[in-house]
Amino acid sequence: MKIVKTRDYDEMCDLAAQRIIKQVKSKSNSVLGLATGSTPLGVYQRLVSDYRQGDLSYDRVQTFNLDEYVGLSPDHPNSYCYYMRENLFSHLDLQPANTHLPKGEVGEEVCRQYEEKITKAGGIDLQILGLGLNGHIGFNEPGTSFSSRTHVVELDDSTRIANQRFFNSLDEVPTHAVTMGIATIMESREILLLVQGEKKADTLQRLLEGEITESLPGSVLRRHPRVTLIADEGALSKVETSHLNS
Ligand SMILES: N[C@@H]1[C@@H](O)[C@H](O)[C@@H](COP(=O)(O)O)O[C@@H]1O
Repeated sequence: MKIVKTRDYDEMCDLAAQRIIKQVKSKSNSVLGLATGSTPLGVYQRLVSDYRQGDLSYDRVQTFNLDEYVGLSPDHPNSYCYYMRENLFSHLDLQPANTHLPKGEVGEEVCRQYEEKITKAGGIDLQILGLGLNGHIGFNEPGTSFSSRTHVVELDDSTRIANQRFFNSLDEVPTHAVTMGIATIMESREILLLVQGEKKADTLQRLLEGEITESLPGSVLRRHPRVTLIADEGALSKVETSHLNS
């Protein structure tokens, strides 16, 4: 894993946005895997400002999001569909038919169709990932099999509490979500893992220095041949310096 340590959140977002822009410039029909949460917000803002300069078109780009809550309609302000529309999709010249999120519904068929769409698009060229406090990627909670594909998950209490900040109360946070599986994520040709802030320092230290284990889903990324971790000083504060230079 290539590790890039940044001074702060802004620098992390600058580097991540540059990597995505480079991807779309070099392949106009790129397939991007996208994440939600607080971490990628600054990256999306930079993509939008860059797009407004007028040099780059996303007309042929396809996007696949990692996950969606079960039970929230696409117009619900806390659905990931709404988040993506507000923060990215409506600001670029992406074709609506080329932006995909898993349907927030329980059912094997829904999950199978999502996998098929990714395959039909030719697979994901560049997947953006954040990291949950408990080490989850997408919504693959600790204990999820490394061979999992797109599936419905019951969210951990800790994840619902962590995401409560976006809702009025804990009761409103959905109990289930649909997420790309770990095997699905690992099939991406390249992965950009973004981690910000001291509160994730312990998780990131375990991810980089601990065992590769299903108890910490993000640790699987050490088996992927092309992962770049971009993290700020706070997030990397507990990682051995020798590790950073290797
Ligand atoms: N499902 C999302 C993940 O895709 C995201 O990476 C993670 C971290 O979120 P944040 O960036 O807000 O810390 O939690 C959420 O639950």
